[in-house]
Amino acid sequence: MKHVIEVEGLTKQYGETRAVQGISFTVEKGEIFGIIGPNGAGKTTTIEILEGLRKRDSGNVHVLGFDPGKESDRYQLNKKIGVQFQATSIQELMKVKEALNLFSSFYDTHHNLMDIIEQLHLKDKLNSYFKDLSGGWKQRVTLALSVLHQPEIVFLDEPSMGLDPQARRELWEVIHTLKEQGTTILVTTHYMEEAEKLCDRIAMVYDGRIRALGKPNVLLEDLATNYLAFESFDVDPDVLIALPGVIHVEKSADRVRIQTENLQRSAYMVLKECEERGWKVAAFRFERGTLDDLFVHLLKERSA
Ligand SMILES: Nc1ncnc2c1ncn2[C@@H]1O[C@H](COP(=O)(O)OP(=O)(O)OP(=O)(O)O)[C@@H](O)[C@H]1O
Repeated sequence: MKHVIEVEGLTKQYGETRAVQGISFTVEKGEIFGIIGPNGAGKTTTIEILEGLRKRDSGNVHVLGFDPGKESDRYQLNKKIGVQFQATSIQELMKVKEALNLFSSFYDTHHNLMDIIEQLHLKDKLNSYFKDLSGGWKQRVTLALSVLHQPEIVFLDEPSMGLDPQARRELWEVIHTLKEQGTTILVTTHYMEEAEKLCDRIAMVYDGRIRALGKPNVLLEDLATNYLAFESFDVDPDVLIALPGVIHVEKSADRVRIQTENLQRSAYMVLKECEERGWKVAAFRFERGTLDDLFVHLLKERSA
């Protein structure tokens, strides 16, 4: 089976709110696939329909060939997928090793418990109480609990929410380790940087619809957003926006970022203008567009 997840024309409405409005995508075995978008975009609704936790209104959904909307399929499916629980659903007064043993006892296959402890570097935390762990370690433990039965697909809903940058990076490493072992990962996030660094492919969702779908670097190349960035308290954005090829100028405090059609030409023109006007400029550089930029661009196109 090449596509381990197939979603076609998925919809879900809560009263008047059309949370998911005809989403279609497929996920291949061994991929890290990201559903990204801002709060309220429809990410949790989509992932929970795939997990069999919410009912869809219409559309076709297959996960490992099973329909999560069918009760008869869900029993089989639950053995093959891993769902990361919210940290709040674990008893605070439980030790890490107790939680691992308890959750292991739910499954027939728990022979890889020591491997998981090793991979997720949990050995030194086994005797810690869950309540005493930092956010990063709590996420690591909940991730360990979701993979105890060696699932083929792991679903992670906003796994790095609230983590500091270091803990987030460590979590990405753990997720990559799972991928290297052949696990497929479906992850939701509203951190664009996370999507770019972590995911093989992404679906950018807004208002219950997919606005862009593909490999992050390909989406960014297609957008061809180029930026000049530098530091200056002096520049007047109204002057720079009038220069040929300049599309957009952002300035906050001393940070200036200019979107342009032609980097080299605009760099020359901007520096010339600054020189002539006596504006001081520091840390001048070229920047590639980010997924944040792509997102802003898509929203602008939509409202145009
Ligand atoms: N159980 C529910 N009842 C009513 N409306 C809901 C329910 N769940 C979600 N919604 C609404 O559906 C829309 C999509 O919500 P959803 O939680 O799927 O988005 P999300 O992208 O995961 O956002 P967040 O990151 O804030 O959870 C939102 O407008 C939300 O308010």
